[in-house]
Amino acid sequence: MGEVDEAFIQAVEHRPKLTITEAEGIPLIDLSISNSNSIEALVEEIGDASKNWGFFQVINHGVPFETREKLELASRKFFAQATEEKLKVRRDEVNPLGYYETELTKNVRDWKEVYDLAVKNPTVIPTSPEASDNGLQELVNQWPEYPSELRALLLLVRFGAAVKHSVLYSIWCSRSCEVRYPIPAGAISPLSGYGIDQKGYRCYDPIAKKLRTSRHVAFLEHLPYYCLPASSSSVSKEDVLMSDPFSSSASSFGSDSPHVPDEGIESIRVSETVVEPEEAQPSSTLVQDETPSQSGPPGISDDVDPTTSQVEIRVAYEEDAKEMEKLAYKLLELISLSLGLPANRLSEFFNNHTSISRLNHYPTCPIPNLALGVGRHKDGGALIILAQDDVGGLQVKRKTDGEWVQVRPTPHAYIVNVGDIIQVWSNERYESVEHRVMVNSEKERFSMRFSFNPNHDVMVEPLEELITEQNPAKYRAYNWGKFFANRRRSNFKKLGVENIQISHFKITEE
Ligand SMILES: O=C(O)CCC(=O)C(=O)O
Ligand SMILES: [Fe+2]
Repeated sequence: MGEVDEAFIQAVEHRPKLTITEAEGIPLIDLSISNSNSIEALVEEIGDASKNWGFFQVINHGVPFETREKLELASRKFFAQATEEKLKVRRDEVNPLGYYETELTKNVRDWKEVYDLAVKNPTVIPTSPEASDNGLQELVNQWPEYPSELRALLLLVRFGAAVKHSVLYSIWCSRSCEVRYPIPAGAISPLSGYGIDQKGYRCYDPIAKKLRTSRHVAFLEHLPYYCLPASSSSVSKEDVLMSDPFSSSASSFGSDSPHVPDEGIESIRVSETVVEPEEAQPSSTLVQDETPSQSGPPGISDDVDPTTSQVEIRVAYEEDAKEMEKLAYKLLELISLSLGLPANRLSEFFNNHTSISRLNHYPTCPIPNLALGVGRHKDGGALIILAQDDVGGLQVKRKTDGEWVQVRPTPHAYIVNVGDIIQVWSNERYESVEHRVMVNSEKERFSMRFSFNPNHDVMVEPLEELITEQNPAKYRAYNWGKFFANRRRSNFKKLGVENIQISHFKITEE
């Protein structure tokens, strides 16, 4: 076992089998409505899957693939950072959002690191799980900061030092990163150039020693931009021009009217993603002629750069969260209909929802037979939507026989599961099913989980329409915000007891 901390070791009965028995997978549901796929048929499929599995995958869900891909790339970059950078946004007792690498599930440590973000920023939840405490707290997302070196650079730039190239760092952008390394001595401007005869900005990456053309560039608004004539193949320091690519004179490239630095260095604009790396041989001059960049899907196959940017992850996240929210409402309506309720029956619980997204990274593990990426658990929210990469590892406990079944990755699909809240609302017509994540020794894995959670003040209880004399309420009402605050808190203070569970509110039969 070498130097692996024993906190990761699962009890014998919970260790995963490394040979996975191929089994019938969870249902794959096409969300598109057509002549051959009526809404009634779809609702029935959703109902059956929720009842029999508690899990299903969806395709034709309406979320643009680029949105998900951008966030996945930003997530890879986030986790590829030095630990010291990630720890700067680590969650703590006050703010449970952010980076965390020592999570426990059922008191055993998970082989993973996570980055939690609230969909609504800020998100309001109770300050404490104590019933007597009426205090509320705002959860605020923690975004990666600019590295301090870059901050120093930005200040320098503001004070007009930008053209003293030898002291500069690059604001480099093919993957909208700020490069944190000193420019090699003698290299002339690493700053981005803007070409009118091609789509995109030209940026010199001093690490890869490549000139890149990209439209995926983070611009620091209110700062001067230094541009290079598009036609030149060799440019001297004096040719570097100051220009604002967003100003109306941007097309008249080479405008020498300087953009006056303004206050505020935090505000950033990101353009469309089109990445087209180009080889170049930088030496004492910057610009090599480039072939025009082509439109196309952003590539995520490039090596992940160990830098990340506040801008990139934030923009990618916020775009993705909007799409996830739309999909979550759609699924909620389908679930509502499948329970025989009006489509909007559950929406009122979500007008100020407390949904949380989690970016997961499961590094390769030397003891995949003894540890788990996430130990067996049920999800506490209402509906959970998960994007997994192509590595695989999620296992669902099959209701029919309790066997762990692998959820095989389906490109572009989302995995959906019914959480505890839907189990309670549906008075157990649907069940929140146990699942876990296996890790492996060869490939790291990434996933992104969106947990659709109601407003903090919602009292969760079986819906009255679903209660009858023969089928009385199986749960007492509980306050979602308090439940949530309890879960969040107990992640920090493990007292050797289990997290709060809906079973604590179960009405036991006499
Ligand atoms: O990464 C996965 O596949 C699932 C993670 C999960 O179940 C969770 O974070 O609750
Ligand atoms: Fe889960």
